[in-house]
Amino acid sequence: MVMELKVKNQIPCIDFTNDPQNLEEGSEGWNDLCNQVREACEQYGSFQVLYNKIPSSLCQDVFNECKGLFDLPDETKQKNLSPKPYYGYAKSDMLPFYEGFGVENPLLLDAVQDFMELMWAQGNPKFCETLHSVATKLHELELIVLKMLCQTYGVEKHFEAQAKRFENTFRLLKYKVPPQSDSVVVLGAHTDKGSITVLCQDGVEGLEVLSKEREWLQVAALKGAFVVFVGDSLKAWSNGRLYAAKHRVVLSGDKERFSYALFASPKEGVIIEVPEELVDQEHPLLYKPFNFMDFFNQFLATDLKFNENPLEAYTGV
Ligand SMILES: O=C(O)CCC(=O)C(=O)O
Ligand SMILES: [Fe+2]
Repeated sequence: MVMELKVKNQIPCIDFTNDPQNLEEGSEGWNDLCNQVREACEQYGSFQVLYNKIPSSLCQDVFNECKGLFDLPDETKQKNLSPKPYYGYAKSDMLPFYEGFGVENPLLLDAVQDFMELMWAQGNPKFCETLHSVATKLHELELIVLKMLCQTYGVEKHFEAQAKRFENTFRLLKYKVPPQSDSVVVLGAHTDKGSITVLCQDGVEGLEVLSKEREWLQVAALKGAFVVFVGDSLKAWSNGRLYAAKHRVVLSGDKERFSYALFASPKEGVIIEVPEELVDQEHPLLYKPFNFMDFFNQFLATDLKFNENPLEAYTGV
């Protein structure tokens, strides 16, 4: 049975918690969820998912701990560097209300520990454990979504190889309350450039997703829910079946907003190439093979970032 959980003017909300059996591959419930995930990713490029394998208390612990991180002195925060743009600490005059940290490879406890030791001389064992644990669980969710998509397209044989080509980055974000009382766009409209993003919100709303009808849909800050986004590179890999939705953050109240997300992106050197099973008469090849990091760097460094369809402009057939 396909359950219609879509509320008007909202991205779909898919319930993974109904029955534990539904997450058993091959069960009727699993197949039904696969279809819902595919439909959401094709039509909205995003969905909320109710998922109870990440305890709410653990999600909240990250929010509690990260306040102290954002309160550190600027010179300490700036030590969170990465050779890759947008993978480290970000704060700029262009985005005056936004601030973000990046923890690369958060599935490796040592990498999280290195980050903590950069920020605090003695490290921060509790935060380290919490962040690593949440990242590990968000990664499990990311892999479930990827597996479901591979299965519904009949390319499950590519799932393992595809997952191995991802690297994960954890980003912690804070949005300050703008002094103006009206709504302010604190993070501009963009598509995620990587493959899959799984995001956790702290209860303060503001995230909006642009529908295909060009209407901004507000994403409710639901408890126990995570937001999943399809990124440009997964859209390319699917030969355009999946949609990469623009999204932004708009603040209007008097509460600062925190969020964090696990971003899965193709590793350095990975070439995105549409599997031959996804090309046929009905679906002619839309994208030439391309090096993801080259696309990403070019996007950031050139006018490509102002293009409405950067992926198509860069590598469209
Ligand atoms: O903070 C949010 O809810 C959205 C963040 C986001 O879209 C991003 O970092 O790419
Ligand atoms: Fe995003």
